[in-house]
Amino acid sequence: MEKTSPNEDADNRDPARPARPRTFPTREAGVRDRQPMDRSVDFPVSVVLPAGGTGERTGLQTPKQFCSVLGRPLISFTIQAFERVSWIQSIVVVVAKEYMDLMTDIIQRFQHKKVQVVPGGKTRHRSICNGVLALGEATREEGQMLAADRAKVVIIHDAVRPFVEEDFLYKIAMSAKEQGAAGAVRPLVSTVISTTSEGYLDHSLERAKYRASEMPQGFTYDVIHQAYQRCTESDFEFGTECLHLALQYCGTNAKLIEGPPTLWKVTYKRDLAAAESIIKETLSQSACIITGGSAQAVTLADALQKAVGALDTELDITPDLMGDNSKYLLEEWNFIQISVSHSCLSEVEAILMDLEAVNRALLHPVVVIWVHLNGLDELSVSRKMAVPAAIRDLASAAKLRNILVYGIQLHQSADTERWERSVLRVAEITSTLIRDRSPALVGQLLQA
Ligand SMILES: Nc1ccn([C@@H]2O[C@H](COP(=O)(O)OP(=O)(O)OP(=O)(O)O)[C@@H](O)[C@H]2O)c(=O)n1
Ligand SMILES: O=P(O)(O)OC[C@@H](O)[C@@H](O)[C@@H](O)CO
Repeated sequence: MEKTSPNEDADNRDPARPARPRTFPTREAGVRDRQPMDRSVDFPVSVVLPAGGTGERTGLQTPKQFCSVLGRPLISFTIQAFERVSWIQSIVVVVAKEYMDLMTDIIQRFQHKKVQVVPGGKTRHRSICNGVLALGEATREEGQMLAADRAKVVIIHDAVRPFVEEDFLYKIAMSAKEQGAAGAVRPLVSTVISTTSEGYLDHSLERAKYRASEMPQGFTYDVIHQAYQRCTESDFEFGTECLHLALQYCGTNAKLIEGPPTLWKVTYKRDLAAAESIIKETLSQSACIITGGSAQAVTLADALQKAVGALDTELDITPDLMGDNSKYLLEEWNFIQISVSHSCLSEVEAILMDLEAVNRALLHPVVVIWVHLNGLDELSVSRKMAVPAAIRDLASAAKLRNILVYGIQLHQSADTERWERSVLRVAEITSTLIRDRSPALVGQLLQA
């Protein structure tokens, strides 16, 4: 069913399939968005992202926080998850001195806001402490350390935990404000045992009584600042738990809040692949078919919508991306342009210009698939030959702007069965291209 505006499909959609809640990948990496929340937080909240580690356990040369995920450093996804939260005032990223220039470049390249970079330390606690001190200095630079600022909440979150949602951050911030400290916990997956010096089992802990301490954690500024003022060199050198410092040195017992499974930390190389897969899955859940209004294109779009729907990608159909329909440019990550008979790529070029005008591909790769429906009349050989080269050239230029352009050619057929097989092939190819976002197939004109 073609619609004139993205909001109209709810009542025209097939009653068997409930209207898709218009949720889109948040700007948080790989986390399905709920509607943006209008939480009001009446106290200042800042964030410290420790990112000064070497990522030894990945076995990679590049520290994991700077490793590329879908063409973007992992840390950029985490920063994004925080900068999109309106009630967070500032973010301090703590990186090793030798990576401060790289971190500054990342901030500029991905247009991150509210971010300050400070040098890390030899251990995680030293890095976090540097971040907390920087928050204090920032406030002092703006004049006196105001009482309100002393009451502010500091959220501490490992920079290699990219999947964090606003509503959980809100819970942590509110609990930290009330209790002085709050932390995320998750059920243990493995049982914890202690071993003898000879390497034998000494005893095992009753797993149900224990939790894994995760991130984010929240503290009032005073508590975490005081904890780091009072802790020992041994804490700095060997400790891994900020909640412990709050209890040990400030008598502040943290409120523990069970967090979602998305809070996991990228630790090993395989975790980077897992993170990329989660983000791809989130980006590929919906797509928009642009028909240009032609009856043949609408027929094909309707057939595709039914076929691809079965492949678990929600498809919306629109005649264009103008007026109300321009909303898709800010909401979708995948576009399918159907061109009937004529083989020029002008409609694809128009989409690319529209996407560029809104800087849509800054943070995530956008997929544009050109479905070229050949009429029953044969294309002239010369025009047929020109098409693959044209899409290849257009796609290689678009790829530089993080837009992945693919082509699918199918031929009109009077034979219903043959036509249905072609449509199914287009649906399968489309789903795969959207899901995999493979750079290798960019610019190819695939035959359905
Ligand atoms: N001196 C350090 C060590 C760690 N971290 C940060 O603390 C977070 C969690 O630590 P972890 O996962 O252990 O990171 P690494 O220490 O880099 O990993 P590894 O132990 O494998 O070297 C990471 O964002 C890491 O960059 C930090 O800011 N400063
Ligand atoms: O120990 P690592 O440096 O790998 O990671 C830090 C984690 O231990 C830490 O983020 C949570 O356990 C909460 O304290």
